[in-house]
Amino acid sequence: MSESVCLEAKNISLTFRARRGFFRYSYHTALDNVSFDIRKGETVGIVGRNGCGKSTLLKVLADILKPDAGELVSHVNYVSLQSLATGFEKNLSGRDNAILSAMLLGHTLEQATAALPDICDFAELGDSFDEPVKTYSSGMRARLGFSTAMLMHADVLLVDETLGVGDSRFKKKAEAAILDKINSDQTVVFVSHQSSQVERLCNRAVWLEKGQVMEVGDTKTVLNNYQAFLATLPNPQKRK
Ligand SMILES: Nc1ncnc2c1ncn2[C@@H]1O[C@H](COP(=O)(O)OP(=O)(O)OP(=O)(O)O)[C@@H](O)[C@H]1O
Repeated sequence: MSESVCLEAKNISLTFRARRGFFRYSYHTALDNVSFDIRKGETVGIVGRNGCGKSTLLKVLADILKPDAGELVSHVNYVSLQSLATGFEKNLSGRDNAILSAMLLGHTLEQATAALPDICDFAELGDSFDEPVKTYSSGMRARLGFSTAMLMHADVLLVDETLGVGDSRFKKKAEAAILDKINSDQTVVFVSHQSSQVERLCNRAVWLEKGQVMEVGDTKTVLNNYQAFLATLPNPQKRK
């Protein structure tokens, strides 16, 4: 292994099972023998059509989903998924949820508590920070989720299309914060449907199709091949 590798996905496969009635299930293989690594300091873009497995892959990299086969080898302590408002305890306040999220990421209570003023400030929650999350609008939840993941230290930051978070003013602020991270030595894995964004921000790209890795490599080459593939599809609907 190279010194600079943070995460290694080794032959990862994952199949979802969904109930379709009494004793009837359907199976969907979301990831099929996926292998690649993430190196320290780089920004890796994950591209592919709707339903190809991008979000599932981020959840596996975050250790939220366990693969059925293969393994995730982590050489770092903190891998943070920039998720929007998922997993909040609705009866707890924004403050307590921020502490909980930070501790679930592996931070200590002291580290979480120290970051609270910045989280509240960035999320622009004001006094609502001490109100139960069940009283929040979806935008407030998104801002809390974004700010907590953004302001706690992460060795690898996994970003799932979050540049679309909140209203247009907060979106600009969120994008600027992510760009700051990307331009620092932060390691970032970034899922986006916008090829121009991936081309602008990423050093390398991973192209997924039907849960399989089609190509891993230099962003421009991978995006060119992905675009060429999309152009071969007959139905424009299938190109997304
Ligand atoms: N919890 C689940 N149970 C059953 N199937 C699931 C579940 N989560 C995802 N899937 C299926 O797995 C496949 C991959 O989903 P995933 O969300 O990873 O795709 P994606 O590439 O992120 O899609 P999009 O670009 O539309 O966001 C899809 O076919 C989806 O329907």
